[in-house]
Amino acid sequence: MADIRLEGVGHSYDGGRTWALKPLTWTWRDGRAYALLGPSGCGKTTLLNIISGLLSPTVGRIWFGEREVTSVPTAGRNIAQVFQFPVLYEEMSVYDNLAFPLRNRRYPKAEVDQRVRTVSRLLGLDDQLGRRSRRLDPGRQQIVSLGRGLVRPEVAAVLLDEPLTVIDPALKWTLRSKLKEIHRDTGHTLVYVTHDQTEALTFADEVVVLKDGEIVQSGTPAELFLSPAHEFVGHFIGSPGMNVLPAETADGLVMVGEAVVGRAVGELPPGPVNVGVRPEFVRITAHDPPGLQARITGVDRMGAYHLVHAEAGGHELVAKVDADSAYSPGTTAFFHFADAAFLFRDEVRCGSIAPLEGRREA
Ligand SMILES: Nc1ncnc2c1ncn2[C@@H]1O[C@H](COP(=O)(O)OP(=O)(O)OP(=O)(O)O)[C@@H](O)[C@H]1O
Repeated sequence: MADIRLEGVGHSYDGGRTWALKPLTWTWRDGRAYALLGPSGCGKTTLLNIISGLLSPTVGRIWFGEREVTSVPTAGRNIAQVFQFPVLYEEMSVYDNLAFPLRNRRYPKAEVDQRVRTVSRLLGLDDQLGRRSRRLDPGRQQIVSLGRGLVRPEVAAVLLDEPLTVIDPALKWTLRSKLKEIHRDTGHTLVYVTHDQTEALTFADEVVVLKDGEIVQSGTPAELFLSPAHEFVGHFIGSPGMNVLPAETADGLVMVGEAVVGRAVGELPPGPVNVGVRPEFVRITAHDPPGLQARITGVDRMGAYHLVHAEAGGHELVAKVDADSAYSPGTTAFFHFADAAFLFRDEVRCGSIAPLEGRREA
């Protein structure tokens, strides 16, 4: 197959007043498993429907390899799409539903049978093949829809729009790993839309984060966690999300209120910035500044770790610490941000924070 390239593609549903998808240039690389992650209304479905041809973009051009498909209808794009709710022929058997996309394209009978049985085995449908689809519960029907999307070996891409919404939570995990297995087997390009970070991070080679119709960052799950390029990525990925504290930079130092929390790394003119640091990278000491002095407001004991909540200068922050640590609400402590702490201006990352070598006081 081939890469799918979007060139200045954008969409407005109201004649250009607002953009559901702001014009963007982006390549979906052949054979990769992508998660398209973002909150409700950020433009995920719009983007997916533009790739499949269900929606014609207001601006821009779409290429499948060297072939421009901007005005090619869905049927001519060779895309498989799986929606949030089951789409199947209710009067047909499960076997016939799975076979339909192959028979429709005149695959030889033996290959139809072999593909149907492979997909059915992977999705746990073997004992359902003879049943009429109408008789299945909605979760099973959705698994059949998933199978219909995955059964064809030669597709430009498989697009999945929140396909596990109606599936029982206990089954979701199994199905996600089956999807990965099928992906390895077929080498399809997969684009999997979700607003659930766990789903995105466990499924994808690459996660593309969409916000207000714009891609704000893409990368491996580890990159998004360790190196957020946008405040939104820091909030949306991770549990709890990244701490964000207003700060100033002056003379190469980063100040949160009166406290110097580190050295600014990056070409930063003085002025307001936000410090972003994940709870996992906040260290707490009882004394020994530099660090931000904060009052501990609560401790959540989560079993494997504790979440220490604190307040400094009217701002809340959280640290994720070992379960054997003992911090008490009402006491004060120093919170340090020297590891994996970043600076953001206008929500976009503009620098990072380094430790103050040799400096002992705030
Ligand atoms: N047919 C339509 N007509 C007008 N506006 C629309 C239409 N479809 C979507 N929108 C608007 O475009 C924006 C993006 O919607 P879209 O469905 O692409 O987002 P999404 O991220 O898929 O959301 P969800 O997760 O809720 O499905 C939203 O503001 C939505 O209200």
